[in-house]
Amino acid sequence: MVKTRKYIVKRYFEGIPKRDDFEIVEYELPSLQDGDILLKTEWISVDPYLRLFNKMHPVPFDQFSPQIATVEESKHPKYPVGTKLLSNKGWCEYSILNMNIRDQSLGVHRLPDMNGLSSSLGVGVMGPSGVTAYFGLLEICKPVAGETVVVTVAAGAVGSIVGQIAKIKGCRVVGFTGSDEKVNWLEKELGFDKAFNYKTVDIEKSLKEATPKGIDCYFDNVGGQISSIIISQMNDFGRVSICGCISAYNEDFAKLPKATIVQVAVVTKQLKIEGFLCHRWENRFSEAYKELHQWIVSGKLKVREHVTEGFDNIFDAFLGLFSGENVGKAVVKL
Ligand SMILES: NC(=O)C1=CN([C@@H]2O[C@H](COP(=O)(O)OP(=O)(O)OC[C@H]3O[C@@H](n4cnc5c(N)ncnc54)[C@H](OP(=O)(O)O)[C@@H]3O)[C@@H](O)[C@H]2O)C=CC1
Ligand SMILES: CCCCCC(=O)/C=C/[C@@H]1[C@@H](C/C=C\CCCC(=O)O)[C@@H](O)C[C@H]1O
Repeated sequence: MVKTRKYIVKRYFEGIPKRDDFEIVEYELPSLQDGDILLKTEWISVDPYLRLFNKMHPVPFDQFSPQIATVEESKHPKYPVGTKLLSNKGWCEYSILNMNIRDQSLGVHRLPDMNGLSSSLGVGVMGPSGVTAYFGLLEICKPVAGETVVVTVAAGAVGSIVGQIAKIKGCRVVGFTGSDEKVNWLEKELGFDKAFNYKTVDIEKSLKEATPKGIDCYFDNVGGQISSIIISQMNDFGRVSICGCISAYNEDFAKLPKATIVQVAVVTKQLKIEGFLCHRWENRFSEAYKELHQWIVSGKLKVREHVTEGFDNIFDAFLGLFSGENVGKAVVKL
């Protein structure tokens, strides 16, 4: 018998998530049946959308999230001991999956070929964050060399990859982020042409100065007023990829401030604005992983992880997303 622990959401989040919205339960897993595999979790991803989609399930529910686990015991011939899987099994130490019953909501996938890279990247650049940045930028913004690309939440898991891909494609890249340390990292290490701390600068003025030829592409991770300012400064036929709006996830949507009208800019400049979920390109993920991997090994794409250690600290790692603690992809090592 294997003893395990998992996080259960026992109360819906109101405002900033609280530790006692969760309960950690310890229990014994049953013995394996035909088709079952026993997974030992190695890496857990904490993601902003866990906050947003908290009310999708009736409470109590097991906290879902992407995680990487290794098969420790197997009663399925195609998943021998040692196989590494990405799934949505979430915040738990061990789990059992029956591989004869394909539960689509669990999103079980073998890790792409990591060729020597850490398996933790399977929840980051070689996983959901990577394909979000890759397809969200290249398929929606379609940046062309010489164009100017702006990205918000630029030092985060997705934003830091978006900015670097735009540089690889020959664009001028401007990023907004929440600390001077992150600004420094973006400019000095990742090669952004300009980065700003949105908490301390005059956004409208800084943006105008940093984008003398205007803005052609905007990759929006944050929503809110900063996005309205950026959209208002775009060039004719600019493209906006709406990836998320983390600035609103802890807010009561009914009480958000009224938004600045962007329609004037959208119509007069004939902008294209499109939202997306990364699964749209699921049948092309391998294409992205191949190119992202090449960029990493050739040194064109730098990857940073913000690693928290230990099962007991998963909640803190999650909360850190909303206070800007992470630089790069936030992961928890079990
Ligand atoms: N459409 C899709 O398929 C997907 C969308 N997403 C979306 O992409 C965005 C980025 O996600 P991801 O890269 O994983 O997460 P991040 O690694 O970027 O983590 C969160 C970061 O967001 C910033 N942040 C937190 N709260 C606020 C706030 N109130 N205002 C402004 N910035 C804030 C902080 O950085 P800072 O210090 O800069 O403030 C923080 O470090 C999110 O909106 C997410 O929902 C992610 C994956 C898939
Ligand atoms: C305004 C919403 C922005 C959310 C962006 C985001 O972070 C998306 C992340 C997805 C995530 C979505 C999970 C469930 C969505 C269900 C919505 C629905 O179908 O009603 C996960 O799938 C990985 C990221 O693509």
